[in-house]
Amino acid sequence: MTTALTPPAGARPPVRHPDAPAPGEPLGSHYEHCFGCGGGQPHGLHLEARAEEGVAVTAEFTVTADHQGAPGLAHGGVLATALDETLGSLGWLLRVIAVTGRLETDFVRPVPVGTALHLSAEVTAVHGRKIYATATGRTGGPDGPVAVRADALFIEVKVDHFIDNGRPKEIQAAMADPDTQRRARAFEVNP
Ligand SMILES: CCCCCCCCCCCCCC(=O)SCCNC(=O)CCNC(=O)[C@H](O)C(C)(C)COP(=O)(O)OP(=O)(O)OC[C@H]1O[C@@H](n2cnc3c(N)ncnc32)[C@H](O)[C@@H]1OP(=O)(O)O
Repeated sequence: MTTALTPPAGARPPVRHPDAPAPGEPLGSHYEHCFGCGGGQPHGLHLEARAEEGVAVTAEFTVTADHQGAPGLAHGGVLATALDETLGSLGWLLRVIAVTGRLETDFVRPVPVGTALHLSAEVTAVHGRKIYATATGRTGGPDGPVAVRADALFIEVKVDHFIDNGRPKEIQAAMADPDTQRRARAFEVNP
């Protein structure tokens, strides 16, 4: 792990927001067209995450033929995306919006097409706007061998990060999303 991913002195343990979804509750998708979790992406990962105890989540996604790098094997970037998406969903338990600043990934075993990847992620520390987190992806079940793992640094941002930088067409459509849960995850995050 690089020094940038080691929580500094003064970092604190994460605090689960009182309104965080209960353990076992599905988190749903934060955006219909998200490549990681959106139902509106035909070739996306359709990753489904749920809250766990503490500031932790679990998630699954099944590697399809659309996700190949080498013949019959998942592309490493797709596996990194699955880790990134799972880690990104931790923000909903803290009730902050955060984006990935750094993602350090270990690819431990090849992952064949057809594999269900069982992911788990947790926040390990928070320091100001910096959120330190770690994730693993296992094959063959939640207790199976580790195929991929990652350490990450997320940076808390305000909703302006998206409004100022995103293409207006998609921003406006997301703000008008009739799915109140999804709108809340994107735009109405409590301090
Ligand atoms: C519209 C829909 C909304 C959807 C909402 C849900 C979104 C969920 C999406 C889920 C999808 C999955 C998730 C995704 O894929 S999120 C998509 C991928 N990520 C991005 O696009 C982020 C692009 N980067 C940025 O916008 C900026 O660089 C950010 C905002 C990250 C920081 O720029 P900002 O100007 O704000 O802050 P700062 O520069 O003062 O830095 C602050 C502190 O952080 C430290 N630092 C910063 N970067 C790094 C780094 N790389 N390594 C190590 N450290 C780093 C820095 O040293 C400083 O530390 P300190 O000096 O205080 O100690």
